[in-house]
Amino acid sequence: MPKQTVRDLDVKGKKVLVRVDFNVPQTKDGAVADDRRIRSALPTLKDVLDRGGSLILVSHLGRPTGDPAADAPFKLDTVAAKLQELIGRPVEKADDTVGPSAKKLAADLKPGGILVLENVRFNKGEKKGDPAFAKELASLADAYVNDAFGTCHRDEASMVAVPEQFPSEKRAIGFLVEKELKILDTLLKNPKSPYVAVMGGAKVSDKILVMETLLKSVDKLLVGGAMTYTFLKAQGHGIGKSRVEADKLDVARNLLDSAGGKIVLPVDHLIADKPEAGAQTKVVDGPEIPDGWFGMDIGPKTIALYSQIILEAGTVVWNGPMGMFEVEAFAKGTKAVALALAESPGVTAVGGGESAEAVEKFGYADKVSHVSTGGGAFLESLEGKQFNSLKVIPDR
Ligand SMILES: Nc1ncnc2c1ncn2[C@@H]1O[C@H](COP(=O)(O)OP(=O)(O)OP(=O)(O)O)[C@@H](O)[C@H]1O
Ligand SMILES: O=C(O)[C@H](O)COP(=O)(O)O
Repeated sequence: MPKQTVRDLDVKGKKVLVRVDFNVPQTKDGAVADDRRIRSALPTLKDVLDRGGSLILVSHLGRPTGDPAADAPFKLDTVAAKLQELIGRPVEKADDTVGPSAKKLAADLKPGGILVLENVRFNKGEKKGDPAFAKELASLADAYVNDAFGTCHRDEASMVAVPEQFPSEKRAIGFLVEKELKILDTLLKNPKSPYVAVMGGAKVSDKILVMETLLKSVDKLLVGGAMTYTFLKAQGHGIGKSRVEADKLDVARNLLDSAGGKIVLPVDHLIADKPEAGAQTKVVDGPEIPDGWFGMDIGPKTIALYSQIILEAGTVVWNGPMGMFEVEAFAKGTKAVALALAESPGVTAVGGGESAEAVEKFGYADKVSHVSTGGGAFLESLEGKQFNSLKVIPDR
């Protein structure tokens, strides 16, 4: 059932509390390193403003510990400044979330105004889902919108207890969440075959559940990245010094056994004498990594094989890089998979922080059907989980 969206809300002259996910990567000096999550929220924000409403924006940034000195880099000032630049209107920033600064600025907010509250995780009540904290936060606004797809798998106050404070006709999802749910619906319920999943990244352990679930619906699951070596070791092959999860060999074996031949492992590898730039590299055919060497990327034959499968797919979902793509010498596989998705005529979705970053970095973000703003939220959605943050938003 489609959810009530921001377009169903009467926002004229109203203060709309929008929960956004502005948990963006930062540079060492605290600047916004990647503004994709902020840009992705703009359609919802502009809609409220264009229809005569004002915005009270709530987000977390990082995982604050409660120590004010250590948490200072998680203040939302640079994020608010970036939003002001992107939206082209003045943005005010409160020094707290529900304290005197937030209350005064929220009370004075005029139609067309934008207020960013301080990092919601600076409040103990947020993680605990505390109803008293939620009540205070909700009291600042007239309506609630969840446009924080990346946080939808969390039961924190601003995601669940806050919307519960509003009458059901005043709760909605934003356009970003609507778009993310639509593509997930296609992936989960209506994928055009052949349906291909591409799984990479560091750990099998992060992806077990999603792989188990995907194996029920995909035709092929292509494996890359460091997790390859856990699978190869589980099959009894030598993996040299490659990154491996030695305690997940049984899990990997069980996945291979239950996959009915759907799991495809790399047929060759780019290996290196050290896992860093400037390393000596070579390509090895077959599943054995020589002693003392590190498997760093899929090899050219695997690139050709995976690209072919992706180009012939009706639907592709990709999570996790094919190698240590941050180092240029180990980026070929990830780049080739990104290109294949961009050129595939099917529905192509990329989820997960690192793979999304790779698609952006290589310039293919506009050529795939969807780049999710979710990491954990995207994976858990693919696992078929139903989130409380969405259960509290009524169907239309
Ligand atoms: N062969 C390899 N050896 C060592 N590290 C690798 C290898 N392949 C990939 N990696 C590393 O794995 C990391 C990405 O793994 P991760 O599981 O976090 O990916 P992701 O699921 O796309 O990202 P996220 O968890 O942020 O959504 C990258 O930093 C990459 O360098
Ligand atoms: O980046 C994310 O996945 C979301 O913003 C959620 O952040 P969290 O993992 O710290 O809850």
